[in-house]
Amino acid sequence: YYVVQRAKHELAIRKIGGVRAPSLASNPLTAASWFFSAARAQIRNQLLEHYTSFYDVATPECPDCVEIQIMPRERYILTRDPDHIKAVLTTQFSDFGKGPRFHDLWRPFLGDSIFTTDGQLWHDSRSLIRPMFIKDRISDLETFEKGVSALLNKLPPSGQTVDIMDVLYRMTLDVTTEFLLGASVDSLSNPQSEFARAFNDVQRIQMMITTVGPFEAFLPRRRYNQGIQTIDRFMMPYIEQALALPQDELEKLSNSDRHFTFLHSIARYTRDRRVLRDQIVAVLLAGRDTTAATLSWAFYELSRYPDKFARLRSEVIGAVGRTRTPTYADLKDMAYLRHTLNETLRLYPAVPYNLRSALEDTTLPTTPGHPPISVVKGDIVIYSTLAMQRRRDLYPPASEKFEDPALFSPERWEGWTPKPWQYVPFNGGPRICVGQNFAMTEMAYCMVRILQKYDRLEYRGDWHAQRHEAEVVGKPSQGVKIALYEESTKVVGNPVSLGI
Ligand code: HEM
Repeated sequence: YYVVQRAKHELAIRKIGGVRAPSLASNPLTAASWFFSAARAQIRNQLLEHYTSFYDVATPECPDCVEIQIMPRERYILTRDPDHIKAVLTTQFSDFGKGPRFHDLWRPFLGDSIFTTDGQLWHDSRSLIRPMFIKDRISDLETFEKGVSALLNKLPPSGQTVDIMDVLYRMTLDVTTEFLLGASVDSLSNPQSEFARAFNDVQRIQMMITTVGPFEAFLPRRRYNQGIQTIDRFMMPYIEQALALPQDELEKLSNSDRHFTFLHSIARYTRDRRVLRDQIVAVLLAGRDTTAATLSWAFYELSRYPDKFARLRSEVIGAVGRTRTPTYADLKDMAYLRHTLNETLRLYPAVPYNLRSALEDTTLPTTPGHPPISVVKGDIVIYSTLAMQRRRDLYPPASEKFEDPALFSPERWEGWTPKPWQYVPFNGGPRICVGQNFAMTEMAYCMVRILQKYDRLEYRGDWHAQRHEAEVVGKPSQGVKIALYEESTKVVGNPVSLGI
């Protein structure tokens, strides 16, 4: 059976007219050892180094793409090539999708939502969701103010250590639930919130289910199922409330900014409880950890560079002073703040590894003059924006104007624009992050409010222990322990410089 299936797959590769990518493993035995070493690297938070080392076997014709064949019809193509990312996300969009396997694995958690579907189902979800992300909705900053002021109240007195990552994760959960349902889970005040714990548990187990691939059936599901029940129990009363409103009431609400939520917005178009629940959980998943992790990395990097922190603060104070709440226009006008967030997302794109399944037989390009890589329907393409954005060869040589690309330097954005598809933290093409503007506004708002209050930052963690922990979202493995100083208090100690 194995030999026949393998021969069929081989034939399909030839029929497409291309070649295989350089091979990391070509049978179940070598592939198993590869899986084992990847799992070990992930547990040790060394996945980026491991992923980058794969390309040691690459060839000059195909320098940034390799493959692993596990079973005859189970092939993974791994890439950090911007042309491949472009092909998968836009130029050959219809050839690739989340695929049936991803859909089935994630269905208990995210149902048939925007995240798990392709084709018409995905398109319908996107149309349903998009109206809530137009500028007019996002420029209402009240929800962000509520979340950030609760966060500021939770920070300890000036100079005391806090894990800012922990409070940022709680704040973004509160802000996102407020935006979606009109009611915050209030995890800043109640860190042991049952919902927050269930949501974290389900995400962690879901990631494990996805990572272990063919062995997922052996994972226990009790905690996972219980977590999903807790999430649904929390959500259903809000959904029932929205459904109890007559259509004209919903339309009336949509014209007033206050009290109109994402749930109201989608309840105007569907009365299906399951659809409402699935889309809300999907957007919560997409919007919560991504912004919290990016803000955490931003504070981590700023704590290493007091001069950059001071420059950012002086931009903030110059624009809005020490107390005034910023407007949407204020946030858009702060260039150094934008460069700081761009630079953070360059070094730490929030979704570091992603995948697409081939929905048709297709190809991926190699260097000009060489045959393309054949991709057979069902093959999985794993692409890493993290590994791609860390490739030195995609940047200009380091100079006085352009800092070494391995280092954090918002200044580089003053005279440099990345080439298309070489910087895609929000992906691109038809499935580009629908919450990009929401995310940039929320993160900018949060940074401004914190920097208005504090004028110095000191890292209190262990520089050497900090690593990039890659689950669905990449976050600092050790949290981000810092001390924030209000004006007029003194700093102790000196930050150390160390690259990750
Ligand atoms: C730093 C912040 C964020 C980053 C870096 C980010 C990045 C991404 C990426 C890479 C994708 C593509 C995933 C895929 O197709 O496999 C995505 C999709 C998505 N994001 Fe974001 N995201 C961020 C924040 C947000 C926020 C705040 C929201 C909503 C409140 C959001 C909502 C979504 C949704 C709904 C999708 C699915 C789009 C689709 O499939 O059509 N994201 N995001």
